[in-house]
Amino acid sequence: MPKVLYDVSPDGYAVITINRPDKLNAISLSVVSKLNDILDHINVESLKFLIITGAGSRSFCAGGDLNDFHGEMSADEAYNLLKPMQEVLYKLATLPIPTIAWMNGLARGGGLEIASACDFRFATNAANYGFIQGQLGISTGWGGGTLLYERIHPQQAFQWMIEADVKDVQELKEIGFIQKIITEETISSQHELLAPFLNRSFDQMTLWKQQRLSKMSLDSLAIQMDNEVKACSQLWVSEEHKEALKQFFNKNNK
Ligand SMILES: CC[C@H](C(=O)O)C(=O)SCCNC(=O)CCNC(=O)[C@H](O)C(C)(C)COP(=O)(O)OP(=O)(O)OC[C@H]1O[C@@H](n2cnc3c(N)ncnc32)[C@H](O)[C@@H]1OP(=O)(O)O
Repeated sequence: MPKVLYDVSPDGYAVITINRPDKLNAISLSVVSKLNDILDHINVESLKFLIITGAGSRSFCAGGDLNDFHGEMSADEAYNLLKPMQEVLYKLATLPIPTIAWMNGLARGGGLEIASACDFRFATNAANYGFIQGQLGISTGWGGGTLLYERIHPQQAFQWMIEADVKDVQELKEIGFIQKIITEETISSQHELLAPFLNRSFDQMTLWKQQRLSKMSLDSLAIQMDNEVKACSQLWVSEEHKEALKQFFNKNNK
């Protein structure tokens, strides 16, 4: 089965589905490459908006696949490992049509970075969500921390980075990270949430996204996201990160 699905609805939107439910939709290096390819070739002229979601009902995305994103390496090697997904998130964040993260299940680490790259976040009340990189001895490594500062109040973003805690949808709504709570996982069963997006014209949606992007300094965004990858790369070689990975693999008997 393909690890990333791309479907276009006759209603004028597309859906990217991370399709690794047995691994809680963790982002492997091949998923990074496929996401990049989709975003490089997406025909935005024929779409009103784009949704990104995860397969199954347990997880939106559990972050980077720790089988790919781990191992003894230098900071430069860590940078080269992390950089491609940061480029994917920059492309997603600057796509010229509105984007929705349909958070059908839990999200951890880079999964929240993917959600932060989207303009809107709709999340199921049956899961929880955490920028947990701080617990792993690292910081966000795909530019999602920079993007979080674009989505919620800087004080809240700063606190979440440091606390690195897991939050439920109520708290996420309170801090403005999510815009809607989805009570079922299937996109097709939630017409009322998508109606405002479906009922607008292609030109309106493009215009509003242009207006949104005009409020962001895209050159500065690219530099800040790249600096974030560099910073994470420096932490990648820390003893704390090595220990955190060892605990994950011991727990999962890898
Ligand atoms: C790479 C950097 C990036 C960034 O910040 O830029 C990051 O995303 S760093 C953060 C990476 N993500 C994590 O650390 C989360 C790791 N996963 C977990 O802590 C747990 O899986 C959890 C809490 C999400 C769910 O725990 P639960 O006990 O309910 O499930 P399992 O742990 O048994 O997981 C089921 C199945 O999925 C595999 N899995 C889960 N997460 C990952 C992952 N990130 N990478 C690879 N594989 C993952 C897990 O190994 C199990 O597979 P199985 O074959 O059944 O053992």
